[in-house]
Amino acid sequence: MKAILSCANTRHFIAFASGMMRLVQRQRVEKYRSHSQLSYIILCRRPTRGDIWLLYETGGAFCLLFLLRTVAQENLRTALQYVVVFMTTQVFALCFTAVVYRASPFHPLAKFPGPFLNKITSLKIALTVASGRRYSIIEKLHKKYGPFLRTGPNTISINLHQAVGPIYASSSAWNKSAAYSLGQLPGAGLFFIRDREAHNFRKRHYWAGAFTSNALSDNYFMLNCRTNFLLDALARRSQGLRGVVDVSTALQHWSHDVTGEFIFGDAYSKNLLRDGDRRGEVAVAIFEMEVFEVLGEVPSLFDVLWYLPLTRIFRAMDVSAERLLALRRSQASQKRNLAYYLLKGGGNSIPSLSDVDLRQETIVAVQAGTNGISTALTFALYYLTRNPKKCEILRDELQLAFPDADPDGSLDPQILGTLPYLNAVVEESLRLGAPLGSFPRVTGKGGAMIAGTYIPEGTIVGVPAWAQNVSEDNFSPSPTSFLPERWLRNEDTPDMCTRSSAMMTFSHGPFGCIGKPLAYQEMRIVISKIVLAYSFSFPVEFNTEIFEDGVRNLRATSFSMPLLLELDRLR
Ligand code: HEM
Repeated sequence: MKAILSCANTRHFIAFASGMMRLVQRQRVEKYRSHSQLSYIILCRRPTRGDIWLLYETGGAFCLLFLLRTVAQENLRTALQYVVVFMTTQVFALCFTAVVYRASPFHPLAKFPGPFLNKITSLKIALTVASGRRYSIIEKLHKKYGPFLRTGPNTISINLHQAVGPIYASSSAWNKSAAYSLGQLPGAGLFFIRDREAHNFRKRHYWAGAFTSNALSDNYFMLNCRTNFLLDALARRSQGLRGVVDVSTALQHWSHDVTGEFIFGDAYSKNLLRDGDRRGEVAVAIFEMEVFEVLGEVPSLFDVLWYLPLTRIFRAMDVSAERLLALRRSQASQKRNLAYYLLKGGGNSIPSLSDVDLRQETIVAVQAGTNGISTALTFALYYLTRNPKKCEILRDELQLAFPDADPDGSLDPQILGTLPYLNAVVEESLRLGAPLGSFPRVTGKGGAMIAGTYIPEGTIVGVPAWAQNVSEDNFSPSPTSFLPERWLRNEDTPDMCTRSSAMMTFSHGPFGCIGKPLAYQEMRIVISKIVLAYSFSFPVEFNTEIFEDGVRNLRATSFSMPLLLELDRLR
């Protein structure tokens, strides 16, 4: 301290202090990965709303204790009793005031209808998310309350296609809400950058290269090989089980393998399809997304709960990302996978990503690139099995386009992109195969007008993805039925309404899914290869109602009852 105080030159002192801060920060980041939860709390904490509240309450309690002991001359036991009574009353009074205000006509969102509990506490929507049925609960609530629904004290869900443009798709799309803050994790991946400008910079300079048509062509060979592994795995896994295969699990393994190689190239040497998921990687990835999704509804609670062992799961993926990135770096490979673009950065004037950001980016890619696609593919096969005639139309189209195709050979992606029925099946599977919630954004300064309704500044707003995907206004007739024909514009379908701009599966605009072109490529090749190679049906004991009831979505989708299919090899 003396040394610092005696430092005459203030500029030197500032330089010294900021150098020390950087050093401490670097050490924090390194320590965070190798230490237990407790040392992580001590070493890495960044003050958050939750921390400040705890500090305020503890400080208040000590001040009161001090005053009671010194000014009022109370003995320790009585003083402590007073402190406990006072603090408890104060917390209850705060909660009570908040509840009364939130439910009162003076609240800025008072005019929006919704269930009482949703209006007074975010915990209600967090519980709805935790149930895994948010997608259908919110859809039903909209049917009851109308297009504007208050889902939380400061949150509105808008089930109108007119809201999609202003909130997500326009050049002035709104910033992401605090639901995207990742607890106390250092670094930031694309998905978690809430500010539109910062997000755009990261997307353009580090990610975009990996999703150009050239880059996707470079990856097509890998995609083809990994999909052939899927066909082999389906054949292998069906042996000894009367031809019955757990297709949803096989697709999860396939998506992890494909995405792993898409990100890390040869450094990703795993093969979950062949070896099984011995380390439970699929479950870890799903659980991480689930924790994030539930706690994201109550960000201030996330700040406090972050210190529980529950969130240790976030560090498990970080360690794996670090290992694979180190391996990818040591290979000095020029193969243009995602890690190549992330490591290369945007050019001379653009700084490289820090190690911690790099790890976050690859974790984002694993999370984003695996569950959505395996879910949509599971639904595609489910609906094709439920609708054998439609499956036959598709098979005929594919056999005509590839008369001599060996299922293990490569199917030309250009041709796949032009097949009308295949692409209609893909669109319909993406529409019904994404039981997603909404993607929360925040209204900017001055608020906003949506469909003639004023939304106050700072309100958290979202368009419910599933409700839009199955809305009669957007997709009719029979919005919940699997009708690929609705995507084919011809004289047989004059009465069909198909509003593709309202489909929310990939969201829209600057924060929308960057992996969309890859996802379409994956959907086309996997569906085509399986339909060409196998005929499939449900085993006798399979119950479609139980399957549909068991679909849970907490951003990641899981199936309480896996999709079981009986497969017969055709070619
Ligand atoms: C059928 C499959 C897929 C679906 C349904 C899907 C859906 C979505 C949605 C809805 C978002 C926006 C989420 C939000 O704003 O909260 C998103 C973002 C994202 N997706 Fe996908 N996705 C799929 C496949 C992929 C694939 C294969 C990748 C490849 C790595 C990918 C990478 C990403 C990334 C990086 C983001 C964050 C984009 C950003 O913040 O700018 N996705 N995805």
